[in-house]
Amino acid sequence: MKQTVYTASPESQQIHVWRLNPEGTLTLVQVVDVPGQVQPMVISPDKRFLYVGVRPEFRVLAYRISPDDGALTWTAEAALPGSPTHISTDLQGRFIFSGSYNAGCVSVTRLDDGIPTETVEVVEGLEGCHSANISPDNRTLWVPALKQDRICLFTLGEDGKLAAQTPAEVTTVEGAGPRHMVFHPNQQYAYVVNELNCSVDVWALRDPHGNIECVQTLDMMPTDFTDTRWGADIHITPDGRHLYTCDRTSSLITIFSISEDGSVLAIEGFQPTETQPRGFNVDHSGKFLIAAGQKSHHIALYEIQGEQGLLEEKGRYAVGQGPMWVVVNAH
Ligand SMILES: O=C1O[C@H](COP(=O)(O)O)[C@@H](O)[C@H](O)[C@H]1O
Repeated sequence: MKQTVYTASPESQQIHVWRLNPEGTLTLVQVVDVPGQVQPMVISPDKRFLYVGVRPEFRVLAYRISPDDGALTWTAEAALPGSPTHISTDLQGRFIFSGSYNAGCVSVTRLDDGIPTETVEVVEGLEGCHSANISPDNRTLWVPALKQDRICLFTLGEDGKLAAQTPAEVTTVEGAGPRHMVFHPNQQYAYVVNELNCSVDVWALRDPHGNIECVQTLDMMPTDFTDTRWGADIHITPDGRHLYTCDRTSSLITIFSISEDGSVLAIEGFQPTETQPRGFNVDHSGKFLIAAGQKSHHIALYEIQGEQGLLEEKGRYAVGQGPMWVVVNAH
């Protein structure tokens, strides 16, 4: 398996393309100058395209991915209705979802053979909309609205329209600020990092009565932490054994183990990382984690070790200005 790491650095308007070597090093393949401040990124399910959200002219750009070395070639673009804070696709590669914190909306862009075309849906009134996440059955779009302490639930239609479900949302405790989320590979649980109180909620997707229910809430910070909480990202290993979150004030990654059935998290440790880690990701083998320091202008590569999933730093790399998003492709 070959793996390529893409990092987005909005202040220098660059994407860095890295080969991830099996021994735990990165080799620079390409630096792409992007026509705009590049922030969120996602790889198409068929691995042919990297989609990136840019500003101040709000667009999604599609770059074709070389199957040989992961290098990028600009291919197409489409306008977005608001500043893209987060982008993702459905699992069949038919639609791009863009969540906009500043515009308070989520939008759906149709993909035609991987090429972004027109906007087919915009749902407004989602204050602090911070991500859009399709469920493992490709049916439900989970959209955290950070400023409203709720996660809205929409059914994705064949035409890309979003229909509010019944119930239309689940709510967090007041002031939590739900931001990013991941699903367990067993498809039974979702884990949400809450930005403002730095907690992690475990959501059981369907209990025996068909309800979505919060079954655990954990503080992700060390017990002696007293500064402003500023959670950001969350990722899970492909085997569903380890979960990671990050906080930008302390520049810490919190390491969790996950129970066999996915229902219970336990903190295993804290890893100091690059300054102000806004984005990170885990590779497809579950062996490595790559974190971006928005203020250190470097990324760090860690090896995931042992039963606890602790992190050992293998190297750090300069990566333009203000890196804040990391995605990994396996090809
Ligand atoms: O994490 C955060 O994100 C929001 C939105 O970010 P943007 O890059 O889409 O403007 C930001 O305003 C907030 O302060 C920050 O904590």
